[in-house]
Amino acid sequence: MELDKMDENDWKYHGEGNKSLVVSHVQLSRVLRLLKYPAEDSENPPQTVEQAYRQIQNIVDFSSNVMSSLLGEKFIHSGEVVKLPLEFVRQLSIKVQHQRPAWRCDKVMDIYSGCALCLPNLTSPVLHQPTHTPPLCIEIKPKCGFLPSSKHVSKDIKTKVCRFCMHQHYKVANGKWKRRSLYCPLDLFSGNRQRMHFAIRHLIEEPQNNFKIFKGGQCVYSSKEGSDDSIDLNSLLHHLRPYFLYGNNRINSHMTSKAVLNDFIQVLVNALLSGGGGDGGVMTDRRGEGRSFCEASLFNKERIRHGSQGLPSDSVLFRILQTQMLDTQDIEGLYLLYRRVEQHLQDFPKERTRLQIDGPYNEAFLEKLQKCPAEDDGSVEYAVAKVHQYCAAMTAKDCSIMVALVPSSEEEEDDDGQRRLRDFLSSRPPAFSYSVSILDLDPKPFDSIPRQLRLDQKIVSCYLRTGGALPKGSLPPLPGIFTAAEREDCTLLFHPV
Ligand SMILES: O=P(O)(O)O[C@@H]1[C@@H](OP(=O)(O)O)[C@H](OP(=O)(O)O)[C@H](O)[C@H](OP(=O)(O)O)[C@H]1OP(=O)(O)O
Ligand SMILES: Nc1ncnc2c1ncn2[C@@H]1O[C@H](COP(=O)(O)OP(=O)(O)OP(=O)(O)O)[C@@H](O)[C@H]1O
Repeated sequence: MELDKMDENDWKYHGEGNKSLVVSHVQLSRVLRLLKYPAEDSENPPQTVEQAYRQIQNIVDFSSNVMSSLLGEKFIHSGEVVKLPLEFVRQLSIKVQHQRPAWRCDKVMDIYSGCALCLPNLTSPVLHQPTHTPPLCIEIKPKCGFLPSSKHVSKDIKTKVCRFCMHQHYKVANGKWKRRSLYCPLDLFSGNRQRMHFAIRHLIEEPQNNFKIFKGGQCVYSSKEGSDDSIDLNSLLHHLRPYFLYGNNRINSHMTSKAVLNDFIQVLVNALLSGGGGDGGVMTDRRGEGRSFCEASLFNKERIRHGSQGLPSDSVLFRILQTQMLDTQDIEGLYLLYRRVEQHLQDFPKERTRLQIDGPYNEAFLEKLQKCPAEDDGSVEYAVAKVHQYCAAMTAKDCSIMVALVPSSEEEEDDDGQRRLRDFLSSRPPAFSYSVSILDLDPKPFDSIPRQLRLDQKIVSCYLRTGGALPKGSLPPLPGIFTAAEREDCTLLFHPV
């Protein structure tokens, strides 16, 4: 990629979140992640080129020096800052505008700085060879996987119902989504295959911004944001079926929709429990039993048939959960420490740099975060370390996992170079090789903490007002694939993948 010869025709719209817009290269396995600004700022750049460059460099540094150590290097691709020609960025902005979802257009792409983050395209991994079946990539934004147990928690409901499940009521009440998702992160993070299967089913039923599927780099399944339409499971099945036909099914193309989805979910569960490409690690019981069930989850505890609890210690979910659990105080306790830091900075503004409130995210930052004393000694250093831990936990609560699946029989070769057809004809479900990555590891700003507290209060009070009493229409429809009985039924056939 030659930065001085950039052509907007080589790039296409790929996706966006709240803070950034992503374009992918039409041939190379690369994406550019560009900053977004509130639309009100579109006439005047809200920051200088140097500030924009620093903001993106901070993202790279935080990801490579801090989050990579907490989450495991093997999952992280931090990328590099690039400086693009302004004319290219302007043309790109015009080109992608009509593809952007309307509800994201309250922000505009940064066309002033020319700075962007260049990353590998995790939806078209290089292990894929173009002539073979395209890889399937599944993006999951799992959100927070534990219940707080801090003594600072003032509302008992927060220790029983998880943040995501409560937040769903708030989001529906405020019109962000039309229907409530029945996904519960505590089921996904449980390490119990039945519960994980149940959680993924609900992600498929109501993906919102928590679930997407890409095939050969194209998004083929996601929520139509703001739309009333139910998701198109038939189209999903059309995409998935060829990957899951085996044995006689290959020949007569017959496999029930339920079987296709079951196999798909099972492969995904296997990848999430794996060490990201290697063998499974040690099983670890990392939470008190009482903190691992959310009362709002529809999963029926009585139905657990396969005992395994806990996540393998080298799995992506384990590493994300451990990092999320750096939030030991809950926002209610943390806010008190935030106030201590804020007061100190009002008295001694120059201390902001020494305390690394806004970075730099280097080894010293990581050391302060990791070596935070267990007991509060009343110092500002303790409070800062706790705030830093909380912010890293917030990043882990907001990141996404990308699982890339490539059918093994397509990829593996025998010693003599012959492609193996064993899986093609076998009566077992096909094997996949997979790689697991984590994306969106941006640092959360110190100043976002008061907003966190306000949002927490709004979510809890909305849940206490409306929880469990939502009109039926706000529940996701049964889109014809999961019957009411199947919602309850968590039967899985365990076959090796
Ligand atoms: O606060 P939350 O839990 O709603 O998370 C926000 C996300 O909302 P979600 O609930 O996942 O739909 C929100 O996602 P959406 O814009 O809703 O897709 C952002 O990820 C936001 O992060 P940032 O402010 O852009 O750095 C997230 O904000 P942070 O709290 O992580 O800063
Ligand atoms: N390296 C990558 N490879 C492929 N796709 C990517 C990559 N990075 C981001 N994406 C896609 O672009 C979308 C938006 O990116 P990202 O989540 O980083 O944006 P964001 O604005 O930080 O999100 P948030 O709303 O969580 O703050 C992702 O959901 C994902 O589908």
